[in-house]
Amino acid sequence: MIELKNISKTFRSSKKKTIALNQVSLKINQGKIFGIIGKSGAGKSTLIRCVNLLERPDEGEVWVDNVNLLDLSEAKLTLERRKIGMIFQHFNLLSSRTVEDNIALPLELIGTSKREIKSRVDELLHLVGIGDKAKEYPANLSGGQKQRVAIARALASNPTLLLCDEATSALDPATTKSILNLLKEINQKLNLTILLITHEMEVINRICDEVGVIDDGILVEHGSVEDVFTNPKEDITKEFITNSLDLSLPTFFEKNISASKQENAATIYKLSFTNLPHYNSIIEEVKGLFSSEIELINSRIEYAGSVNYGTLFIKVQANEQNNRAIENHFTAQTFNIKKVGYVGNSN
Ligand SMILES: Nc1ncnc2c1ncn2[C@@H]1O[C@H](COP(=O)(O)OP(=O)(O)OP(=O)(O)O)[C@@H](O)[C@H]1O
Repeated sequence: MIELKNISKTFRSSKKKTIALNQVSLKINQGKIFGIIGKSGAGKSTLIRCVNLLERPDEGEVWVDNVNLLDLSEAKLTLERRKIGMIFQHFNLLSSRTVEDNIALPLELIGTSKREIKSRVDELLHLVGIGDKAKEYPANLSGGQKQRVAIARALASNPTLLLCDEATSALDPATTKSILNLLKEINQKLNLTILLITHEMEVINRICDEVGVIDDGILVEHGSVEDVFTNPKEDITKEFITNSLDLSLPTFFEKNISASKQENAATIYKLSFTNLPHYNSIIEEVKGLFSSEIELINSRIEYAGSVNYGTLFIKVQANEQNNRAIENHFTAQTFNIKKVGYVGNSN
């Protein structure tokens, strides 16, 4: 089990002081995948680096399998760190070593015999699905293959915890999916605990059991992925959820939209929601109530476990009074509604 207790970290230079982490506490049970999401500069890297003490917190405790790493001597810390593997956004492979020699490196450093290294490396190459790449150099591999090598290297010393620092941020969507699938597979096969940091809700949704949202060095919200999607408490969490849908206004409307209302213009709204199984019937109800012309112009609905969340653009042909009533009605039904602009009646 991993437990962080009241971790704080401040960076100081002659000119300024940055509080990167402020009293962060979290617990991760063995075999779980915990994702930390936050914007750029929120403190994600500092937090994950505090878990293996690449960064030493100013305050707090870092418990890994019932040992507070901050209490250990350098020699003991080196031993405990073998239980913690880490992978990075840019893979950090040694370009002068072949794939098999990259994977072998941590085992060479702890004096494992050549025979043992050979058999462990073969096992790892197959586990991560690159059995045919043993003799290649990193320069001849795709990004996804490089990350597989990095995962194999991180697993070489049989860690109980894997730290993933934006591990899929440099990969295209299809490769991201395959690396996330691999992480999930390894998590299940080896009962490996995974702590990852990301700025993409899709990563959280796809493989995490639990999520923590970090903002300005503070862990503002955490819980099971399903609970947080069902009932996001913080605006930043709602923003991550709806932005993850990456839905934009169709080009035709984007070109014709204006910020000021001309006579008879229709209003374009962006609606978003989480956990509304009957979102469709709510829209139908609003149409009926206001006898307005409400046209759905783009939508995307996804699921986190059994919880749906979505973003929709609608075009409403109504007078100002009815527009306001429609806005109020959607808000009362827990939609988030934002006016995007106006388009002429002919559009
Ligand atoms: N070594 C350092 N010296 C000074 N300030 C630092 C240092 N490392 C991080 N910071 C500052 O601490 C804050 C948190 O940084 P951190 O890298 O943890 O954020 P992040 O969420 O990982 O951001 P990103 O997604 O952009 O990598 C930022 O304001 C950053 O500028």
